[in-house]
Amino acid sequence: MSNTNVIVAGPRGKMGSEALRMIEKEEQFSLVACIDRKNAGLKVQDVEGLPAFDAPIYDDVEQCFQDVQADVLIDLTTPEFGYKHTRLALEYGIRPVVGTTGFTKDQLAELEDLAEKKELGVVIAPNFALGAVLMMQFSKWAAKYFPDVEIIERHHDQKLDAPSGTAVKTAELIQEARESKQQGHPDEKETLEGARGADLDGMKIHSVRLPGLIAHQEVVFGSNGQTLTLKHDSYHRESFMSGVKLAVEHVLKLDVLVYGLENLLE
Ligand SMILES: NC(=O)C1=CN([C@@H]2O[C@H](COP(=O)(O)OP(=O)(O)OC[C@H]3O[C@@H](n4cnc5c(N)ncnc54)[C@H](OP(=O)(O)O)[C@@H]3O)[C@@H](O)[C@H]2O)C=CC1
Ligand SMILES: O=C(O)C1=N[C@H](C(=O)O)C[C@H](O)C1
Repeated sequence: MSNTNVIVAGPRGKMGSEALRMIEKEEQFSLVACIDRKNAGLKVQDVEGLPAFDAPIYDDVEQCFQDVQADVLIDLTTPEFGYKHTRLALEYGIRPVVGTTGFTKDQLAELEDLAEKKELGVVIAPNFALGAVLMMQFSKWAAKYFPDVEIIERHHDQKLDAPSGTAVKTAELIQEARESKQQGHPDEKETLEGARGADLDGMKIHSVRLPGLIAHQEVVFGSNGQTLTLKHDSYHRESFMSGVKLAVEHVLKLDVLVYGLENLLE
């Protein structure tokens, strides 16, 4: 099995630290550096709570990409910095695997163009958990028969973006399967702003943020006399790691941007 050199951006984060543990278990992956806004100049092993990697930590992203021989960047940071890291990685010939959510449509389109120009693979996955990917696919299928649908996503209260990347992706997939439609009463009025949630092509998306939660979503379809609910729960961030691993393996063979893990599943 050939070796893949990986950089992780956001190693102290909830997802980044889980990704380091995954890399530690996978002998075909080598951690060659981390990008962190703290601890520059230290080794990963010197940071409390992180696994015993000898890899250096950089806060200067370009310096990192110049110094280190890397195949893949795994980005698990914030929408603002994740976008910058992804662009720069492509400029330096490194293939990005991006779990960071909250990129705009324009940013995704720009990254798609850049990947094509550079002939480099990129995987951007709003959700790396296989169960969530299936929930999204089943939702697309169900929307063909149940076009009235609302999405309720629930996350921990440290999450920066709302709605979640998964909820947006779910709505976009449903959009592909049903005719555009306005839901609810045509004359409905919110007496408290936001009561009906966000709107994507007539679909309402409700975002719950509470301590104790990790990542959960319900897609509720309604029809005459019945509802259908598709539900997925991530109870531990380990649930995302087989998807991250799959993305790192596949991105090496790609020369375009792929948005969504479903595109990598057989
Ligand atoms: N695709 C998927 O399956 C999943 C995606 N996510 C997404 O992944 C991202 C990270 O989530 P999560 O781990 O929960 O968030 P955390 O806040 O726990 O981690 C983010 C990390 O990024 C660091 N960071 C912020 N800015 C920079 C920067 N400029 N350079 C380097 N590091 C930086 C933060 O550092 P500091 O501590 O100093 O702020 C923090 O350690 C989010 O966008 C989230 O939505 C989450 C779960 C699953
Ligand atoms: O921030 C999180 O935690 C998660 N973010 C992703 C999203 O926005 O959909 C994936 C998962 O829901 C966890």
